[in-house]
Amino acid sequence: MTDRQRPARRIAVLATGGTIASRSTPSGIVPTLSVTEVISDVPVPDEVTVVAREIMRKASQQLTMADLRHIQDAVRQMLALTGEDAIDGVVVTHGTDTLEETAFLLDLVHDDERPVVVTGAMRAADSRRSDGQTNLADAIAVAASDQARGAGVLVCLAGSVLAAEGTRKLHTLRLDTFGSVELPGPLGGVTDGDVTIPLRRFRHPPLPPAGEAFDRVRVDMVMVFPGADDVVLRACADAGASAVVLLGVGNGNANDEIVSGVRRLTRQGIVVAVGSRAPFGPTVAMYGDGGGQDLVDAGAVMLHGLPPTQARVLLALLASQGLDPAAIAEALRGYTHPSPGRPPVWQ
Ligand SMILES: NC(=O)C[C@H](N)C(=O)O
Repeated sequence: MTDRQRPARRIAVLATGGTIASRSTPSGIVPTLSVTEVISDVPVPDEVTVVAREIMRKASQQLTMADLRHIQDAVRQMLALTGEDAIDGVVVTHGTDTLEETAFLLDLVHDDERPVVVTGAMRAADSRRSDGQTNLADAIAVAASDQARGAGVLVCLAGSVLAAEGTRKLHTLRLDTFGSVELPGPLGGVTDGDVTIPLRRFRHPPLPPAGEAFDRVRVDMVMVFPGADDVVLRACADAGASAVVLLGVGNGNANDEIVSGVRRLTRQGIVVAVGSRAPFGPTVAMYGDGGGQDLVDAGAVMLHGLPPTQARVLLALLASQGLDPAAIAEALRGYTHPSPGRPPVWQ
């Protein structure tokens, strides 16, 4: 089909900052570009009208949970427009450092067939080989594509189209920094404006959107290392954490002192989820002697393949909606893989 034959599309571009909106300054790379500057010179197909809004102008390392909720609200407000203002798809431009968290929150609550595509850049806009314009043009093409309908929230960078769930930033500098930690990887790709999305990921029923309580709920992350003790776990409990994501060693292992600390937390009603320091592969209740089996016996939940950063967002959303610890743990198990009764990830 030629561009002329394609139906007209209104795509909202919501800018939040990040390197895609940044220039080099004497104090380092910082977001300085307005949304108009971010979209200027981005090639847009004839049938696409872009509606641009600036939600915030922040480096993603500065984002708070309240910011994530504001981005969620902005996307939902755009999708709620009707009549002549109605939108066919949304693109969110975002810093890449914490893009996986925002994209996953958007995906968890997305209750619409229309695509939401999150993109960013690894090189500043004033870099000679900046990737921002290509990534944004690709993301707009994906948001305008029928192939993206019903696919939930997608991440589009360096020509890859990935499901938000399971996607992680895997490299600190490479342009193709994002990868899916589940096989077979991306759902599809974009080449010179042509979108191909042959795969679909299993989608969970949408959760209620984050409300104000999400801004304040505390979910901590704690890493295991040789000689790790329970000091940080105690501090999490003292600070009022609702949940803790433990980054275990290997396939989700710890040591005796951490296991005791986890048992203390779960007995206090703090949900403990176990991911890994390793980027790929599931966490499993395989080892005793301070390992994953002991952590599960102490009341922890294995994340299997769900990235720890994304598990943290899910736990915050569930805790902010007033679920008790047992209900939070049960809901979390529905997102881990494999879990009883859950359909295969890929369809
Ligand atoms: N490439 C980037 O966007 C990294 C930047 N620090 C950010 O996340 O805002």
